[in-house]
Order: sequence, then structure tokens, then C-alpha cells
Amino acid sequence: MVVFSKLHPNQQLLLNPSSQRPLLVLLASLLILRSNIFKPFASRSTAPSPPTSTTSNALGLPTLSQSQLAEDAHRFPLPPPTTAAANATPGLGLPFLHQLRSLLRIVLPSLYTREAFLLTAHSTFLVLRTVLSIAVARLDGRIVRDLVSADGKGFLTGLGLWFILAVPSIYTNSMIHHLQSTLAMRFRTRLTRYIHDLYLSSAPHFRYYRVPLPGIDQYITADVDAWAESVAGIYGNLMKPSLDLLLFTSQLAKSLGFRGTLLLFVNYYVTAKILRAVTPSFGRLAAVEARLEGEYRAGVGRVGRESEEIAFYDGGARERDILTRAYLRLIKHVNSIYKIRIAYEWTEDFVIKYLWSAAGYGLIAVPLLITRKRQGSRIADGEGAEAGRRMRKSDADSVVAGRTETYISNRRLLLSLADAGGRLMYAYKDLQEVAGLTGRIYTLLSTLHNLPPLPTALLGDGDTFALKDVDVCVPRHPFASQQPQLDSPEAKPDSQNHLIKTLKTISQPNPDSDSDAFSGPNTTTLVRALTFTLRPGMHLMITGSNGVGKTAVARVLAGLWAPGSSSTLVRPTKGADGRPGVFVIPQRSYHPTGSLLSQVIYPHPVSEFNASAEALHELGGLLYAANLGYLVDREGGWDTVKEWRDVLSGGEKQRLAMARLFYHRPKFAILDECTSAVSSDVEGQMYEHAKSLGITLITISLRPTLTKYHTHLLTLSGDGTGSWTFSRIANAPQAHAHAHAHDDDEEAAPAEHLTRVLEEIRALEARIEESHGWEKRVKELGEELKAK
Ligand SMILES: Nc1ncnc2c1ncn2[C@@H]1O[C@H](COP(=O)(O)OP(=O)(O)OP(=O)(O)O)[C@@H](O)[C@H]1O
Repeated sequence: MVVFSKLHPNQQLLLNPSSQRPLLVLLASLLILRSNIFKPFASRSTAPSPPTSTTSNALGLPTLSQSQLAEDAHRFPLPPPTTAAANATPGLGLPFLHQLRSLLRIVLPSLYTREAFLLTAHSTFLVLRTVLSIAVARLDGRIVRDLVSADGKGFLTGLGLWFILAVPSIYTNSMIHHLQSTLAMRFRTRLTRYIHDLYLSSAPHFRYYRVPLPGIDQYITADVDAWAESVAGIYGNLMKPSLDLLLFTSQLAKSLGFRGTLLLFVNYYVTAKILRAVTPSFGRLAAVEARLEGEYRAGVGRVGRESEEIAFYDGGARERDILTRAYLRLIKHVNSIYKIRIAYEWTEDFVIKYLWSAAGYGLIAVPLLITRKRQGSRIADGEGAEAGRRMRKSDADSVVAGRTETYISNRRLLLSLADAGGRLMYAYKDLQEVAGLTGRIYTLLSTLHNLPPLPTALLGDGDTFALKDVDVCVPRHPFASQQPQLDSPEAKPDSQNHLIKTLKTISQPNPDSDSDAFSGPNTTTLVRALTFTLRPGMHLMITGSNGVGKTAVARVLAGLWAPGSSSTLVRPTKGADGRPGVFVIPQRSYHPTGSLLSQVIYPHPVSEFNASAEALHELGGLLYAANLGYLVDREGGWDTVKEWRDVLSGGEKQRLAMARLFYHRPKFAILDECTSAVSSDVEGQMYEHAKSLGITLITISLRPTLTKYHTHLLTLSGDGTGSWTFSRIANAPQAHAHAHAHDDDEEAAPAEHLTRVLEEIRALEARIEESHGWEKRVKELGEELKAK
């Protein structure tokens, strides 16, 4: 103790256990950072995996199965419409906390994850920074004190310590930023993985097809990114200033005394009250901004996607109007936020920077002035006269130096306190923005979780398609009609409330029916009590006038739409050899970005395709069967990557889709007018090839010429009653099995009759077309005669 007291104050500072604490914390942090916690995920073979893991995906995280996701559904009930919608005011109350907790469980599934380690390290550095700030404030005071008391040695030691402290301070600051960014990225990755697994679920959910949220790309990209950034930031923004406030106040309390500390708290309270009163609803503003951003983004995306069609119509000016209007709506809103912010920031700046600093000066000055006054009055009383005589000049200097030290340290602490207060107020604003974004992401997840499940089809012998009393109805949640149009001024801010209400209605199961959500008094029934059985070799053609429900039948057969209540649907299953039960080729063929090879094998990934010479030769054969034998050479090989949607002609795209069908060789193929742009000779060749591969065809077409490739005909009457006929086509090649329901020889006659009528109509249309030419020629000859 004696030795310690003899040491120079700066040496005492180093030996003091409380001063050693920052150095120890720093050392511990360095050790944590040196460990392999911060190495990239993929490089760690022993990465901790949550109990829900199955197979690992490209994100380095396990893919969540549908059953695992279903277990999660109870955490995402549909919120009341008023709070769920992005446009409602998301407060910071209990609903927000519930939503935030549900999302945090996704991004922080357990304590044994990388995210938890990052969070711990982040917290450690935040604490360290506060401790270092206090050490800096104390050292600052000592340096000035040594300066005032002209202690050169002490001053130089203090300066040395100042530079030593600079090292951990700089390191701590950069680590806080680094860890915050890494944490944000990890949060984003976890949330994105979850949304991908949920949204892109394959059959029987098809959430990506059925989700009724407009501008979903904005939710999944920009909103998730912003949410991850804000949540990772808000932790530091809240924790650091709160800790600062706590520690700085406790430090200040020592020199301010009880009265000063009380005044400090009164100051905090008044400030919080003022700022709360003037803080606008930043959460709601952020949510509306995200929605408007999404609408504008969707508009730009649509123009990119449909550019050719727009160009054919010369619709550039119209599209510019639509986009400009969407952009103006966004900008108007952002501008209004700026205006609201200006007023708020004025108040905030004044209160935090000036009012707090003035209060701080006052708080420091009071004890100093009071002490001096008391000393002055003691001297005036006479008892100080002798003391004054006794006091040497150096003692007086040391009193001044001590006061200066206290003043400088307290002033620095007070300035840091004001800064912490300011950051806490900013954090309040950030927290409101987090609430807005949390509301949006929660809406996305609860919508995805609460889509009514599609009833699973029965499995027969695996090779049969059977329908009994199936009503084909337009689903009650209309996708398109619900989406606000970009160019419509009535793009209501309330659309998401409406969405939640709709989802709530349709997700209430009717005890009498599994699939009541899809049929009922409000739905349109296109086809009633559809009944037939198809077995391999029974090639079915579905016909009927436009809009009668042919594609709707295909959607039910493919499992995209639920069949109506009290019906039976038996679908073929995947074969033991890997052949899919059903494969659909739509009219507008789909071509993802990727190589030519990936176009043929889609949706199989290229990585799983054994691209041996033999396999590629076989694929070449499939292209040849689709009359595309020249394509590989023309495009520069199988690995050529192009925007195939633009590169290939309409007919080529449809033929490539047929090559895709040959590659997958399903048991049943639903061909929805998928050869409408192909010449009839090539079309016939492809149909024959498909049949030779053992594919049973279900063709939707209005072309009578295709009838000859089928054995059965389903005609939708389109008279508004939902009636239909199913019959065997006369002179059709013998099927291996017989049709059910209306399949008998008596009913072959109407099919034959229909085919004849359709062919006659086509012939007459061709003649009418020709007669227009003749009429024109007659007119020309008449005019020539007149001229002569
Ligand atoms: N998602 C949907 N939402 C609302 N209505 C729909 C939806 N899909 C189809 N419909 C309606 O169902 C009816 C049948 O549509 P579908 O596409 O099955 O007709 P189609 O017989 O295939 O016609 P086309 O020969 O013109 O292709 C149409 O009136 C259509 O407006």
C-alpha cells in the first residue's frame, strides 16, 4: 500500500485493478477472434447444425423440409388485419415483440450457432468500447492536470498512455463495425434460406404459385436485407448507448453527488418526453416506403420481362407513364418523410447537443462554484486567514490542478453522455423502422404459412389418372384481381388488410369438406362432376371453346388447383425408374437463364447430369426428334449460356419444350396448346415420338388435326352449366385399356361428328380467306377495264 501510494499517478493508473479490466477484456476478445469462430461457414467441417437439419444447400445451411416448416406454422398465426398490413401503424407493443421473437428464432435458432458467437463477441466489444471511453476520459483529465501543475514527466507518461490506449480503441471500433456487418449478413442468410425453403416448396404446396402477395420480390430481397441490417444495427445502437448511459452516469454520480445525479435523471426524463412527443411514426413510414418501392420495382421488372410485347405495341410511352406514376408515388412519400424528419431532427439536435451540454456544464459548475464559495466564506470568517498563511503556493496549484482534472474528466463524460443520449434517440427511431420491416416480413411468412393446404390426391396403382365427380372451380382467392395495379390510382393502401382478411376467411376449414376453400358459393365452377379414368395408352384430347376451362382442368390434373369438394382424384406417381407421373408443358414455354443443356433437362440441375459423350449424344437425339438437330452447332455447344427466351423463335421454344418432355419421359404428359406455333408436320412427328417413348398424352388443343393422335376426347360444352362429354374417338388406334364413365361406342359418334365439324369450319375459313383475295382481284380488273 505504501509502495503503491509512492508511485506516480499514471503508474497507479496501470496497476489499478479497475484500469487493468479493459486490457483483460481486450486480451480475451483477441483470443476469441483468433479462434476459428470467424472463419467462413463452408470451411468448417464441424459447423454446429440445428436439430432441424436435413441436406445441406448452397448457402451452407441445412435445407428445411416441409414437415419441419409445418411445425413452425403455429409461430406465425395471421395477425389481425389492422396490425398485419404494411400500411397499418406498427407500434412497439406486444404484437411487435411477438413478431420480432418469431423472426429472431429463425435467425438465432440456438446458442450453439455462429450467430450467437458473433453476437457475444459483438457485445464484448461494445462493453470494451464503453470501458475504454471511461479510461480515455480519466486519462484526459490527468494529462490536463499534469499540464496545469507543470509536471513534465507526468505529462509525457500520460501522453504515452494516450497512444497505448489508442490501439485497443481503434481496434475495438473497427471490430464493432465488422461484427455488425457479419451478423447482418448471417441474419439475412438464415432468413433467406427459411423463406426460400418455404416459398419455393414443391408439390403439393406450390406456395410460389399461390401466394397472393403483390410485389413479393421486394419482400424477399430488399426488405429481408433491410431487416437484417436494422436488427443487427439496432442491437449495437441500443446496447451501446444504454451501457454508456449506465456507466457514465455511475461515474459522474461520484463527483456530482446525490443532487447532481437526481438532476441528471430529471434531464433524461424530460428529454425522453419531449422527443417522444415529436417523434413521427417512422415504422409506418418505412413500411409504406418499402411497399411503394416494391411496386415501382415490379413495374420495371415487368417492362424488362415483356419488352418485346411492349415494343410490338409501341407501348413505351404508356409504360413510361405507368412507371413515372409509380415512381412519383414513391418519391412523394420519401419527400414527405424528409420533411417530417427535418422538424424532428431540429428538435433532436437542439435537445441532445445544446440542452444536454448546457445542463452538463451547469451540473459540473454547481459543485465547483459551491466549494469555492464555501472556501471563500471560510477565509472571510478569519479561520481561513491562518490556513491561508499555512498554505504554500504549490498546494494552491495542486487544488487548481485537481479541479481541472475533475472538470476535464466530467466534461468528457458528459459529452459522451450527450452523445449516448443522441444515439439512444436515433435507436428509438431505428427501432420503429425495425417494427415496420418486421411487420412486412412477418406478413410474408404468416401468409406463406397460412395458405390453405392443397388436398393430396389419392394414389392408385401409380399408372392411373382417375377423376370422380370433380368440380373444376376458380380458387376463391383470386391472384390477379387482388393485386393493386401499378397504374391504377386506386392501388389502395388497404390492400394488404384485405389480403389478410381474405386469407383468414379461406383458411377457416369447413368441417364438411377438405377443400372447401376452393369451391363454394363465391367461386366459379367451370366444369361439374368431371368423371373419367385414364390408363397408359389412353391418349386424351381436351377441347372446347376459349375460356371454357380447359387449362383449368389441366391445373386440377397437375395438382395446382384443388378439386371441388366430395370428389375423388387419383394421380399417377413417380415410377421406380424415376419417370415422373405427370409432366406439364404449358403454351408459353419457360426458359431459365443457363446453358443450352439446362434448357433440355430443366428442372433437373446441370450439376446432377452426367454430361458424358454418350449422354450428350442421347440428348442430341432428343433434339433431333423435336426437329432441332441443328441447335447445338448453331448456338456453339451445350454449355452456351444465352437469354434463350429472346434467342429462340416461338416455334423453336415450343420444340425445345417438347425435347424436355422426351428427356423426362413421364407416364402422362399434359400438353396445353404447347405446339401452337409449330408446323403440323413437325407437330405430328413430335406427337408420334412422345407416344413411342411410352408417354400417355393429355392434349389441350383446338386443332382438329391433332385428334388423330388421341384415343379419347373430352369436350367441355361451355354453355355455363359446366357440362362435358367424354368419348372414344372413332377409328382411333386401340387403347390398352378402356375409358370409364361415358366411354362406349354409342358416344363415339358425337366425337367423330365434332371432328368433322371442326375440320369443315377450318376448310370454310380458308375459303373465305381466299375469297377476300379474289374479291380484291375482281375489283382491280374492273378498275383496269374502266381505265381502258
Ligand atoms: N387464376 C385465375 N383467377 C381468376 N379466374 C381465372 C383464373 N384462371 C382462369 N380463370 C378463369 O377461368 C376461365 C377458364 O380459364 P382457362 O384458362 O381454363 O380457359 P381455357 O379453356 O384454357 O381458354 P383458352 O382456350 O382461351 O386457353 C376463364 O374465364 C378465366 O378467366
